[in-house]
Order: sequence, then structure tokens, then C-alpha cells
Amino acid sequence: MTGLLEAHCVTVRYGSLAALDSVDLCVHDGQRHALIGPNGAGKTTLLNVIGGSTRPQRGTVRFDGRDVGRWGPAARARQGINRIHQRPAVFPTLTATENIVVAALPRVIPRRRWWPGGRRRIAYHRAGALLDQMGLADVAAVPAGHLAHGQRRQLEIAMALAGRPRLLLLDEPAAGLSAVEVGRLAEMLRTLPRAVALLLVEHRLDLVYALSDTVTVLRDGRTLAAGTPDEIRTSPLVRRAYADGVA
Ligand SMILES: Nc1ncnc2c1ncn2[C@@H]1O[C@H](COP(=O)(O)OP(=O)(O)OP(=O)(O)O)[C@@H](O)[C@H]1O
Repeated sequence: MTGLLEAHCVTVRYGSLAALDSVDLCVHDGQRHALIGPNGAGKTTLLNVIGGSTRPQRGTVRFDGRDVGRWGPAARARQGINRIHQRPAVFPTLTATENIVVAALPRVIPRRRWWPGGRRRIAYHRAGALLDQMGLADVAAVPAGHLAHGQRRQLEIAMALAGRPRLLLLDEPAAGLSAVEVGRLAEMLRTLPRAVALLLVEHRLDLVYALSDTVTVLRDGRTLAAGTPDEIRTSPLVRRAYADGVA
């Protein structure tokens, strides 16, 4: 079966270190796919390759049937691959609503310098709907820099959704969140429409197993195992890898 995202034989070297060594990954439409593994396994490097910020020495990346290997992050975002970073990237002086509107601009006015009033109204309306969906309606008019860390994380996800992605790359979305905020984040990710596939890098295995339908385990730049959450949870190979060292 053809995947929405197909990375094949991806190799990234930093000097003598192989951060990724001939890694394959396939993410299907609407799939909830988690990427786990001990520290230094190559998870973030693989997200960077898929998002377009790292060019592999070898291997191919295809998205929706097209070879996107030479495309940068902006071109991939326009095509439907959006990324959530470890540290929420928001505009601190803009309100929550304005952040979403700005994030939606490349979609709203793809190749024009001017912005007709009708499209502006649509962008603000859609921003309001996304804030509602994220449970952020109460802080719509609050500058993003004044929001709590968990709210900034939710806002960043809303900003990514404003670009109408088909694949959302999430790099440790639970990092730095309190238990209550992690619960909120999990609930929010669970309710995202299946029109968006998720590729999630996360150290919190409770979140991984609760959200994902497929898990790929990397270790030392190679694929150690792939399967359902149950298969991965009970795999002796994976247990041993984690016993040898994980965050
Ligand atoms: N720019 C770089 N220059 C040199 N080495 C790098 C660079 N980026 C990553 N590495 C190395 O590549 C390996 C894989 O790193 P990566 O960040 O992808 O791992 P990870 O699985 O995301 O780890 P963690 O869970 O700790 O975030 C590590 O040994 C890391 O030190």
C-alpha cells in the first residue's frame, strides 16, 4: 500500500557518526504514528529530514506521491507537511487570534501581495473556530507571550492546523508540560480530524501508547522494531533497548 509519506533508505552522517543509517518510514493518510527510542536514536533527525530542514546524504522522501527531497521546509509546508517544535514557536506580541491568522496567510493569499476583505474575514473566522477547538477561546485576545506554556503549545498546534496540513510532525509536544497540561494535550490530539496524519516523537510512553496506532522504534540511527502499541510494549527487544538507556 502506498503511504502519504514514504521515507526510504535515509542516511544522515555527522562526521563518523551515523545519526540515521538506511532508515525506512511510511506514514499513511490519517495515521497516528509514533517514533520512539533512547536518547540519540535519531528521532529528531528523521523529523528534520521529513520536514526539509536536514538534507540526507542518501535516501528519498516522497509525500503524496511526489519526490520532495529537494524541497525546503516552506515548500513542504505549502504541500501539507507542518511541524511543531520542541519549544513552542509563537509570535509573543501578537494575540492568539493574530498568531493563527498569520500562520494561515500562505494558504489565504498564496501568491498575492494584497489581501481582500473577504479573505481576511474568512481567516479571522477560521482562527476563532480553531481557538474554540483547542479550548483557547477565552484567551483569543491575549498576547501569546502572556500565555502559559501549555497554552502556547496548544496555540502552536492551532497555528499548524490553520495551514490545513495533511501531516503534522510533533517533536516532543509534552516536553515541559505539567501532568494536567499533558492530559489536555492528549485529549486535544485525540480529537484532531483524521484528515491530518500525525508523526509524533515523544519520550512519554503513556502518551505514545494512548495516541498512536503504529509505533516505530529507532536505536543508534537504525529501525529496531515497528508495530502496534501492544506489540511494541511487549517486545523484549524494545524493553532491552530502553533498559540500556532512555531519557
Ligand atoms: N547537527 C548535529 N551535529 C552533530 N551531531 C548531531 C547533530 N544533530 C544530531 N546529532 C547527533 O545525531 C544523533 C541523533 O540525534 P537526534 O537528535 O536525532 O536523536 P534523538 O533520538 O532525537 O535524541 P533525543 O531523544 O535525545 O532528542 C545524536 O548522537 C546526536 O548527538
